[in-house]
Amino acid sequence: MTTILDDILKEKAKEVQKLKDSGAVEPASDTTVHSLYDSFMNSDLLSVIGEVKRASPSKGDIDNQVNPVEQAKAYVEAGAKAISVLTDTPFFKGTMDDLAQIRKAVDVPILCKDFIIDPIQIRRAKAHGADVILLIASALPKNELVSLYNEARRNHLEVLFEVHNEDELTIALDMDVDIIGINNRNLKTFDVSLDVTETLAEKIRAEETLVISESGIKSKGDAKRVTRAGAKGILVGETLMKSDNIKETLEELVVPLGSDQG
Ligand SMILES: O=C(O)c1ccccc1NCC(=O)[C@H](O)[C@H](O)COP(=O)(O)O
Repeated sequence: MTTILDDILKEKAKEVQKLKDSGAVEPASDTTVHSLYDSFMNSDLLSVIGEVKRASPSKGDIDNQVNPVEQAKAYVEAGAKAISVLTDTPFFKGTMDDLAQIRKAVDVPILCKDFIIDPIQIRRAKAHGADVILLIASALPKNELVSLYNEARRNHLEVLFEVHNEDELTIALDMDVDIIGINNRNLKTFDVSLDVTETLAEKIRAEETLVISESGIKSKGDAKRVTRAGAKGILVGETLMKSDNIKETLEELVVPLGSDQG
């Protein structure tokens, strides 16, 4: 049975071919780096990555009318330490232009949230102002993940290496990646459970590896739960996109690390 991830990857292969045929990606001239790793590892509070997410395969339209720049600025003003921009168009209704516009408006690390399968997408992300790219362990064989990881690092980009189960975590640990995203959402079934962070985070050496819990985080209780499990950061999309008061919602999520208070 094909899954939505298979469908997304099939579309990505077409997109990559078009990009190569167009010869459109220029080398990035700006070498400024905003380090997500340094920022999050040096904080005593849980760091939030606020995600600009118009739509998703699991939820359909979330906010089609959003102004991505205003949304990102509101996140940063409310205390987000980084921004994630969904740049995939067919399934998430995002664009690379969203990323470029947001880059001009905020001074925090920006994650290009896309389905990377080819080095040309890495160079495009860099050229549009990204500091971090996503690599999804379940999307590619290990040798391709290693090669894309090295390509990103050569382009002075950090990598959020996303895992959802123990086999994928083993790959991340073998590769000695700096930033592991534990996705609470199963990309095949769309089931979401914070148990995933609790199960996997304890197997990661948190002193040197930054752990980010992704998806399904809605409340202060959720934030405290993944913090106790070892996450130093959270990636939050839908909850912030649907919030009527971004400041209040985001402030609730910024709980102290290493304590049960907050
Ligand atoms: O969100 C989806 O439906 C989805 C489906 C297939 C692949 C990826 C998907 N989401 C990407 C993400 O990782 C989330 O946008 C991100 O973790 C934030 O999740 P949430 O806070 O639950 O919106």
